[in-house]
Amino acid sequence: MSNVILEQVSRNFGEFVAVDGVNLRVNEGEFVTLLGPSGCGKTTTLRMVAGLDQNTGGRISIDNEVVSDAARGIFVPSERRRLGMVFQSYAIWPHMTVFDNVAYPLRVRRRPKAEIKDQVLRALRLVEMEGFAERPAPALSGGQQQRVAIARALVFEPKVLLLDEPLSNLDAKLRLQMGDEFRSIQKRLGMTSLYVTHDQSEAMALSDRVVVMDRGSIQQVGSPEDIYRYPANRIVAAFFGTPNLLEATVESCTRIDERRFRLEVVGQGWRGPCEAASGARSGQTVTVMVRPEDVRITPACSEGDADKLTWSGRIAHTIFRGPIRSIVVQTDDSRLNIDAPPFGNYTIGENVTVMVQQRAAWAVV
Ligand SMILES: Nc1ncnc2c1ncn2[C@@H]1O[C@H](COP(=O)(O)OP(=O)(O)OP(=O)(O)O)[C@@H](O)[C@H]1O
Repeated sequence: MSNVILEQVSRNFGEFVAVDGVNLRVNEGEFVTLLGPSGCGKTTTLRMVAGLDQNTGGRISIDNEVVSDAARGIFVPSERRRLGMVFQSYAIWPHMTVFDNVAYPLRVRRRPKAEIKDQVLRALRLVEMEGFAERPAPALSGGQQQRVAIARALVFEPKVLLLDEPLSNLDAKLRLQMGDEFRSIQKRLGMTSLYVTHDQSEAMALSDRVVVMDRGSIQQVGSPEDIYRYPANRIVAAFFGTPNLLEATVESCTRIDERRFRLEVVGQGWRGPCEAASGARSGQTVTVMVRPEDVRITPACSEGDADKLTWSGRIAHTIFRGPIRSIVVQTDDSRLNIDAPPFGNYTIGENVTVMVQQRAAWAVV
């Protein structure tokens, strides 16, 4: 097991900067996910770690050994980086059995026959596919094929596992199940893993840390909980779920602890307290993020209190979604998305008061 370190890593395609000065350290045994919209540079970053593409700037190390350094002209080819890879496009080979698919990386490395058999069966056991060794690969479900691809990546005990949207070909239910299984294999083996996805819920469910990228740059690195709760900027805030993002002006600011400040803010027709990672001066404009699941609806003119942001508005429409009901409340200057219990009594046109606790309202500058 080992670490992966990226220092000022860039990739230019002509004038276009696909990856721009990325600094990242993936610790031994850690599961880190690169997350971001299409074209933000996730795959290019992973391909540079894999040695399938070469960085035009900066340095990449695996297990504390430099594998690529643009300035010094160092480039260790992919096959010598001892990496396991599960890429969406790296499907398993249809003309081979499951056993032969998994054995392939060991045969290429000319390992003895007995060792190959042992290692393949061990890898298949890890993904709970040992009963399928002699099956032709096409006679497997999508999820089983995915497990074979993971077994093939694990079979030569790679230092690091790289995965690019490995679950994207599966249906939603299988994706969830395979993701959970993969995470438990990864934890059991303590493999250092770098994972690429554009699916925020997959990233949150699997990762120790998430790296949010946008237009070639890292926007934030943190635990899934931290990134969801305390986004560093508007881009990160907007990327997770469908938050309410509201413009407001700061009236006052006090420090709560070493991580958080309390801001009193005022918007058009609403006011109250929220929290922020940095201090702000009076009169400054901020964006306040409020997640739909943190908003409460009460009958109109309910007493606001000093620890809540409060709006008055009217129910514009509601959509039943099973576990929740989405409600849109029209206020003076905006429309608030609210996740409410599914079987409450909500009447279109009804005047309501909407409230959010101070700690659930997060301002980004
Ligand atoms: N070989 C190439 N030549 C020119 N531009 C490229 C090349 N490969 C990637 N790019 C560009 O670099 C940017 C980043 O691409 P990349 O594949 O890393 O994005 P991504 O975040 O993985 O997106 P997706 O989720 O759609 O796969 C894109 O704008 C892409 O068009």
